[in-house]
Amino acid sequence: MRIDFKIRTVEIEGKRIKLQVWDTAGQERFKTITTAYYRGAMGIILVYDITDEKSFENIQNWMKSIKENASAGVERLLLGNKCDMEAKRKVLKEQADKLAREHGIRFFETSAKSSMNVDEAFNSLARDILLKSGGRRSGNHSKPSSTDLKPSDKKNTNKCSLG
Ligand SMILES: Nc1nc2c(ncn2[C@@H]2O[C@H](COP(=O)(O)OP(=O)(O)OP(=O)(O)O)[C@@H](O)[C@H]2O)c(=O)[nH]1
Repeated sequence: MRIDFKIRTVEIEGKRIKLQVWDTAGQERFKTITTAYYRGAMGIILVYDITDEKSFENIQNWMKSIKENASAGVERLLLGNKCDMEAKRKVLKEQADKLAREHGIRFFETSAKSSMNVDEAFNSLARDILLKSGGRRSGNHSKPSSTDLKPSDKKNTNKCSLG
């Protein structure tokens, strides 16, 4: 198992924001280590593989684990990756949509291969984190921009164009 650490920059409302991204393993046997990494995180991206039903089922376990271990109010985002592999799809978009709705979180289908929706996903999570922290810091006048952010454009939220 490896744990990658990367910096990703997103631009929101003309402001550049650096995200510190930790890529941890999803396998059950590494759960203790992974949990130590996401404790204290502001956002968590849960990724399954649309061609692998098990990976989707595993999301339920992670949801539970996050509820038990993550900081209260942590932003979560569900991603169905490998959407470039439509022919091998095992997990319907509707299934994931339903799960995301049940947990009150956003959902995108992405492709790390074609970069489809990858920027959108990071952008959306960063916005949600900012919106939340902006709300909490309502008395802090030095950060007016975070309270001015609007939710991301819903029109593209669930699209994974395959053309
Ligand atoms: N077609 C396609 N292949 C992908 C995509 N994303 C990842 N892969 C491939 O899937 C395989 C696994 O990718 P990893 O990034 O190692 O997956 P992981 O779940 O992070 O693996 P661990 O960190 O070991 O748990 C690699 O061969 C990738 O090239 C995608 O969007 N489309």
